[in-house]
Amino acid sequence: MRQYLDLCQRIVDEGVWVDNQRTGKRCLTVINADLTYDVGNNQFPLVTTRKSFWRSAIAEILGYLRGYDNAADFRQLGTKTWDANANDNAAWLANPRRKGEDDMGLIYGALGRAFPKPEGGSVDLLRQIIDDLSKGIDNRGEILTFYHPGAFELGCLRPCMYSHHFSLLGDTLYLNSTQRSCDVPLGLNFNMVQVYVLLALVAQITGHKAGQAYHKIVNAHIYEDQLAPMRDIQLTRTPYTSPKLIINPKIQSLEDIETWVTLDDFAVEDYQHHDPIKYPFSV
Ligand SMILES: Nc1nc(=O)c2c([nH]1)NC[C@@H]1CN(c3ccc(C(=O)N[C@@H](CCC(=O)O)C(=O)O)cc3)CN21
Ligand SMILES: O=c1ccn([C@H]2C[C@H](O)[C@@H](COP(=O)(O)O)O2)c(=O)[nH]1
Repeated sequence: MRQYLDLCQRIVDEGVWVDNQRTGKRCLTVINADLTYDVGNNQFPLVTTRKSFWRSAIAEILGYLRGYDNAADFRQLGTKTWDANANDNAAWLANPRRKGEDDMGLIYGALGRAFPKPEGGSVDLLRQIIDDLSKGIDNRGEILTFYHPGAFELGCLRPCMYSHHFSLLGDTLYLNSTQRSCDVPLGLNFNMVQVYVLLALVAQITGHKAGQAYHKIVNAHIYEDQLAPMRDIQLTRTPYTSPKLIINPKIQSLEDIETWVTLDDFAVEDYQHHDPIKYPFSV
C-alpha cells in the first residue's frame, strides 16, 4: 500500500513534534493527507509491511454500524481494541457518566444511529442514508456523522473518523470519509480497511456498484514510542501486492448487518505480509 508508506515516510521526514496533553506523549505530526481506495476494482488497502489484524478492523466498523456503546459487545464481535479506552482511561473512569465496566458512552454508532435532535427525539442517520440510496436518491447530504461537540463529555473518546459522506453518480456509489486525528502506525492500519469495507458494504446492500473511497486525514501522527519501529523496521520493508477482500454476497440489508453478520462473512485472499510489529498503544 504505497500511499500508506508514503504518508509514514512523510511524517518521519517532515513531521513536527507536538506535545499531546491527553496522552502525555509527544507525536511527530503532519497536517493533511488524502488517501484513495479503488473499491470497485477490489484494491483492498491492507498493510503488507507488517501483519495486519484486519478482522479486528472489520469488527470495529460492524460495531459502529450496529450502534454499539460497549467494549464487551465489540469483544463479542471479535475485537478487544476498545477495552483500554473503556476501562483504562483515567479521565473516563472518573467521569460520572460512565455506566460501569466496558461502557464507552455516546460515541460512534451509538450517536450516529440515534443522533439527538435539537427539538427532542433523535434520528437514525444510517437508516435514512440506506433508505435513500436504496431508492437511488442522493440528496447531496447523505452524511453519517458521529461528531457532536455537545456529546464529548458523554463518551470515552471523541470520534476520530467522524464523517462518512455517500454520493451517487449514476449507479456508482462513492464515499468521502473524514478523520480529525490519526495514529498512523496503529489506527490508520485499521481505518483504511474500515473506509473500504464501509463503501463495499453500503454499495452491496443498496444495490449499487462501488466506486472510489476518498479518505481525508487532518492530523496524522506517530507517537514518540512508535517512531523507531516505524522508521527502522516497517519503512525498510518492501510491500507485497495487495490482497483481495471477499464479502459474503448474502449480506443484502442493514438488518442483515444488525442481526447475523459476523467476521466469518469476510475473507482475505492472497495476503502475503512481513512479520508482525507490535506498536505501543497510547490510551
Ligand atoms: N492511541 C489510539 N490509537 C488508535 O488507533 C485508537 C485509539 N487510541 N483509541 C480508539 C481506537 C481503538 N483502536 C485500536 C486499538 C488497538 C489497536 C491494536 O492494538 N492493534 C494491534 C493488534 C490488534 C489485534 O490483535 O487485534 C495491531 O498490531 O494492529 C488498534 C486500533 C483504534 N483507535
Ligand atoms: O479510528 C481511530 C480511532 C482513534 N485513532 C487515534 C488517533 C489518536 O492517536 C487517538 C485519539 O486521540 P485524540 O486525543 O482524541 O485525538 O486515537 C485513530 O487513529 N483511529
